[in-house]
Amino acid sequence: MAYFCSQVLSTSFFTPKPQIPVLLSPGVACIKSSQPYRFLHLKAMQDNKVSMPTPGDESKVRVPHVLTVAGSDSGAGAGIQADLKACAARGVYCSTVITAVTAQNTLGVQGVNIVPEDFVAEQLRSVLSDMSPNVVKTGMLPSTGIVKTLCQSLKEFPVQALVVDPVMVSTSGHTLAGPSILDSFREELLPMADIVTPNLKEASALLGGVPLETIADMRSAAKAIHDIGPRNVLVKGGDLPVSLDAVDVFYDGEDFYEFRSSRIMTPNTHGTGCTLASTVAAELAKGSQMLSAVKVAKRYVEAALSYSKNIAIGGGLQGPMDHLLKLKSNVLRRPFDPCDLFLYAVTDSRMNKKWGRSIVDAVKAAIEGGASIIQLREKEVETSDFLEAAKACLKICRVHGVPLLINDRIDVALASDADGVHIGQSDMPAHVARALLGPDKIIGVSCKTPEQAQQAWIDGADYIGSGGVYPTNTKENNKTIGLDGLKTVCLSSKLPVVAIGGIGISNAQAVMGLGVPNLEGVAVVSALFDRECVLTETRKLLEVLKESTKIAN
Ligand SMILES: Nc1ncnc2c1ncn2[C@@H]1O[C@H](COP(=O)(O)OP(=O)(O)OP(=O)(O)O)[C@@H](O)[C@H]1O
Ligand SMILES: Cc1ncc(CO)c(N)n1
Ligand SMILES: [Mg+2]
Repeated sequence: MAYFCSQVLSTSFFTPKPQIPVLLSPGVACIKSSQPYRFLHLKAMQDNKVSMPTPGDESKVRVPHVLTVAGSDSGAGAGIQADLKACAARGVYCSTVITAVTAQNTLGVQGVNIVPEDFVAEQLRSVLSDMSPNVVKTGMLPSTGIVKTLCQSLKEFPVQALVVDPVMVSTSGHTLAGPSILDSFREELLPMADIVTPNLKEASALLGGVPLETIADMRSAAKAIHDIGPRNVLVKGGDLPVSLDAVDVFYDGEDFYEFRSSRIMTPNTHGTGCTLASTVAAELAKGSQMLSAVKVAKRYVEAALSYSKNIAIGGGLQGPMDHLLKLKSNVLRRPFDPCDLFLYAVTDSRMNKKWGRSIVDAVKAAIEGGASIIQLREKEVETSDFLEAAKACLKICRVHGVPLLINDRIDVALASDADGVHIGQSDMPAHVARALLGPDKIIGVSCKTPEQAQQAWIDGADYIGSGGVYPTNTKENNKTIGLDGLKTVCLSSKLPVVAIGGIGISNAQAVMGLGVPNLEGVAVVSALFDRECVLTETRKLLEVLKESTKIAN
């Protein structure tokens, strides 16, 4: 549902007075300040895009846009590079005005080259005069001249919100912006800011060097910095003693809020501050109110730190975090190979119960016996137990490089990060499953007819399960299509096919002997799991299948 605030009262944004967010109607926030009213226009989001038609062309969609004015970090954990990645991860467009080029790595800062003030001004003009960013976020502003230039540009081209990360000293102790800029920060930039996000050292510097060690100190500092003029202050606690949680203190001129997350024990914290401020900016650009933007940003930093906890980049003390690791975990996953369908083991909770084994033990034994792919088909377990079992099986499958699919339950596949799903004709359509699971997960569809097989292809399935080839007790009221039906489905599709239904040691060769090139293997339930020893049965079936390929060749 789209809501538009048609008007943005822009020129008078930058006032130093407190504000109270008031929700006027869904999606439209009004912030009370010393001027009449200021609108942060909130818009509906679809696929992380704000549907904001450009005037005169209703078919075009403007994406939320953050302009970052910051320094380049050659190590790419902080600065401009962190801002670009954080905005990308949050689905927001990010343009860049570079104020300095730094030579940095995980050991520290080896050099700084400041971009001439008039060239910073030229970059600002290029972006602001044409591209209408919603929000400006600042990072390293290495000279008073650059601070003044920025303030001048913002007066000429006002934006909806200004996020100031008052970068001063790198974690390694290198000065990125010296004390000479403090006056221009206090007098010009901070009074224009919607939020300022100092870490402990920066908060201390802004207040003339007061020591800050505790959360109570952070509160006093937030209040004192608020008096300088920014509408909101977030004092970040990344540098609190490591024994303490990572607590940030937010002050909006009226109330204090503590944002607390457990401290993630990792050396990869370089760039957390830039990332936090960029994410706040990104959320504001999408239309969030300040408090929600800060909340989301804090959660995102925590998640990104946690994903990057163990990555090893560089030999120094403080590594970068990887903002897009979650995306990459799918991209880097071994791609689906049709050969995976060769010996496809499908679990069954009733059979496991009957033989007194857990799902995990059943899966372990099947893998050890040579199963090339596993599907968890658990019709009778509670969702929470299913999820736990899926996670446990996934660990085993990953170690052995065997894909794990979930039958029917897309929610369980998503929650466990399984490799994909297998769905039937009466489940969610495959194209909807694809939209939910993304491009990298495996989707298999049960098909009995060429029409269904064609639809599976159109819907973006990766393989077809076709059967029942023979009568089976595993599935009630399941029509048997026989070897002829299987062959018809195979010949009607480009997709790889796995045969299913009543297949075991005695008939696997007959199935594989059909000799259609896209028939990749057999899927079995009872022949493995309704037996005393899953391991032995899987081994035997593997031998039969190998034998059938020798005969075929
Ligand atoms: N180890 C950690 N675990 C969880 N959160 C952390 C950790 N370290 C920092 N944070 C969080 O990261 C955000 C950035 O805070 P921090 O104090 O590190 O900023 P910073 O010093 O400006 O960072 P940098 O200069 O490296 O970019 C805050 O929300 C803080 O609570
Ligand atoms: C360029 C740049 N900006 C900001 C920081 C603070 O993390 C850094 N280390 N380098
Ligand atoms: Mg910082």
